[in-house]
Amino acid sequence: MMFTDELQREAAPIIEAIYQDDFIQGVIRGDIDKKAIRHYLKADHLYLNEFAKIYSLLIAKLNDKDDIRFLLEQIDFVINGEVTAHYTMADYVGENYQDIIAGGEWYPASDHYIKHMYYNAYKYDDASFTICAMAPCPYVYQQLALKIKDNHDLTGNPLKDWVDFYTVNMDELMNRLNHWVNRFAETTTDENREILRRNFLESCVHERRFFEMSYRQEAWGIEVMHA
Ligand SMILES: Cc1ncc(CN)c(N)n1
Repeated sequence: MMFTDELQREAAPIIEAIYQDDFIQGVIRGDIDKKAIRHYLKADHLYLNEFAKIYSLLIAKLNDKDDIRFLLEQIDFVINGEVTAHYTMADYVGENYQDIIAGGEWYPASDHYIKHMYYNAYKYDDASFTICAMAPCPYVYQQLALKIKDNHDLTGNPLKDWVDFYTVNMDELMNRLNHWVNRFAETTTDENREILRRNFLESCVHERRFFEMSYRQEAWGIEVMHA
């Protein structure tokens, strides 16, 4: 069994818990509170910006041109492609997307998640540590979307396109990320493998907390000062 197969097996109960939580169940029913979706969009557009920037930090750690080209494509996908999924949600809310995301912040759970990725990007030379912290981003959404598709017919559901978005185009990305991590895991120490494992599983928990944060519209409760 490859190292990333073990990680994915360990992540399965966390993904099942996310699936059962209020946010995804509300998406499945197609009646989730619009305020939860608004909060999600406010947080997620900032999260994706940082995600793209962290990819750019990884480019500096890679040498192979093909690997670099792949990360450049991923940056484009995160910045220009994934906004399509956000537009589906904005339509559901019934407001202009730019109006929704204005004034968003790194709310508590997303703040913790973003800093988890940055910490690994700055602490370790090898990209695998950061990749393990980032991989749950595509992986958890792909698994949730496939699970929803397997169990529900979303015809007529206003959030169907959001789910559909994450059922496609994720395999190549996951294969590439898994390949990088497995190559490093084969030759590194047990101690490093444990860090990789924690990074991956902690980010799966971060994914859960991000949805929970959105559902409950958690914020810092600190007034924003404008200059
Ligand atoms: C927090 C979060 N995690 C994952 C995804 C899917 N790329 C996302 N848009 N936002």
